[in-house]
Amino acid sequence: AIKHRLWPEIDRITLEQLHYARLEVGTGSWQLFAEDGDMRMYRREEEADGLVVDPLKACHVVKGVTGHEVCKIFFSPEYRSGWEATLEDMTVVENISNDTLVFLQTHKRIWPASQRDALFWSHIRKVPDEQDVEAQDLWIVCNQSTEHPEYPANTGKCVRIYLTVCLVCQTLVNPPKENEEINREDITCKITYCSVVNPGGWAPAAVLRAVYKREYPKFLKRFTNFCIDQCKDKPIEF
Ligand SMILES: O=S(=O)(CCO)c1ccc(-c2ccc(C3CCCC3)c([C@@H]3C[C@@H]3c3ccccn3)c2)cc1
Repeated sequence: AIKHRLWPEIDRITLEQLHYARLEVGTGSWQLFAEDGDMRMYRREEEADGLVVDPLKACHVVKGVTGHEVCKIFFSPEYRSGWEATLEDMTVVENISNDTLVFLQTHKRIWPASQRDALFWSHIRKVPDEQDVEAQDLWIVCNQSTEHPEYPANTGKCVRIYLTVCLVCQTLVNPPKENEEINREDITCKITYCSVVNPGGWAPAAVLRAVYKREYPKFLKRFTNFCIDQCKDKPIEF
């Protein structure tokens, strides 16, 4: 198949983000800022030309769903309005392939910051886990801001944000008894969510950090609950 002009970038950034997600939080100056059950949220306080661009890393363990199911829900446009509470509008502006889309999203205005939009490619991929042969394969979704001639930044009401996001999922199977088939009680999904969001235009550091502190835990909790709900009555998809 012919590869898209973005393919080298998509491949490079997806693999870079996979490596970054798999680094233990022990390394580097990660600061735990939220905990909820098995969910741990870490951030690093970083600024780029006076703008808060705090990298975020969230680790979560969710029972009853596979990494493939979680990544598919995160990647697919048809589910997004069900879990992305801050979404105001979403368009797929380019269908690069069945595993790569380009999205234009406008997010609800979070007072007092002005409204934001994001234009990004999104790529889903299964990655053989060469380190741990027992474990199932890993699944990753990588979202990376990109340009598009028809959707220039900051021409309308929205300030364009710049994001790099990855969701890396590993499925763990608790082997059932002899010749019993695997059911959802036997599966667990280890989730790592990483994001770096440059808010684009200026927003007060204290305001942004308060938004991040409030919104990210809500977002991951809502997303994972949505996945459990979506999958519970369906056959397991490994
Ligand atoms: O994981 S994704 O790719 C899922 C696809 O939708 C994604 C996640 C988060 C964002 C996002 C966009 C704007 C803003 C802010 C910046 C200034 C004012 C609004 C934020 C801030 C961090 C807070 C936030 C965090 C989580 C959810 C919503 N809000 C986040 C975009 C995409």
